[in-house]
Amino acid sequence: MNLKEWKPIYNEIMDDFGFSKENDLKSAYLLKDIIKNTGNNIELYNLENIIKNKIVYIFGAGPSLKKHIKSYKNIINSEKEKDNIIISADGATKALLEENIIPNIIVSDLDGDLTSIIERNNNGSIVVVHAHGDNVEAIKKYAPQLKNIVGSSQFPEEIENLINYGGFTDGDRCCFLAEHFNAKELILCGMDFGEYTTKYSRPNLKEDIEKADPIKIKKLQYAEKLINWLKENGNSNITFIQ
Ligand SMILES: Nc1ncnc2c1ncn2[C@@H]1O[C@H](COP(=O)(O)OP(=O)(O)OP(=O)(O)O)[C@@H](O)[C@H]1O
Ligand SMILES: Nc1nc2c(c(=O)[nH]1)N=C(CO)CN2
Ligand SMILES: [Mg+2]
Repeated sequence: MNLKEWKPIYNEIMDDFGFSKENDLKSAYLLKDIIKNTGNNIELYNLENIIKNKIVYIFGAGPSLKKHIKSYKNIINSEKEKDNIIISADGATKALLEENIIPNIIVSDLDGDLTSIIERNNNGSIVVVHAHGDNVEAIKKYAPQLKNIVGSSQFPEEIENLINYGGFTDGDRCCFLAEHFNAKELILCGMDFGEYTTKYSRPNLKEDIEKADPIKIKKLQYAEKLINWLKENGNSNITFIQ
């Protein structure tokens, strides 16, 4: 999705949630400056090399996540040629690591389980760090500590060193990223949307799966809508794992 297509969708989302566009821009500039000062970003051709022509498994943090990790393992064990990669959306990273599955790329606005993300980053996973108006403190604290990052913004303007291929939540932004770099196929796992979420998405839940709060439910509605947009308007073949 280009910025011209993203802008009206972005405006609708920001108005709907009452989020501040000004704060989004501030956060984006903060991340841009951190990248400039630390030089901890990687060139985008690295993402292209990882994603292009690959089968991309994208893991979200919905109630089916653990079941879908099992399905993924079965598929991988029965395949001879492994031309697939994994992109995990934020909180899903922890669940993957629990099952010894290593994401190649993590897409995060740094409100997931930071221990898992930092550990994986130290061991080679690229982190696409997303700046928005409500994660300024997390950007300040964690972005300088990470290496091999790609900066990301939702503000609908070109900003040096930051990508914006459309998308809102970490999960749907994984899909826009894979589409942008010409993945062969996208296979979605743990992407239930709906009204229930998991402790991987919300670490303070008492149960493994609970009814999501109204804001989360609305975020998930946009995530689903955006993925449907991609199905209709993108080039990628998008399916859900069984
Ligand atoms: N039922 C679900 N519960 C949680 N995540 C889901 C669900 N279905 C799909 N997902 C996708 O998995 C991703 C998991 O990311 P996570 O919830 O950790 O971060 P997030 O996008 O930053 O959300 P939030 O801003 O609510 O913390 C979501 O962004 C969403 O796109
Ligand atoms: N300003 C703002 N932007 C967001 C937010 C949020 O809470 N505030 N949450 C998102 C979901 O991952 C994505 N973008
Ligand atoms: Mg997040």
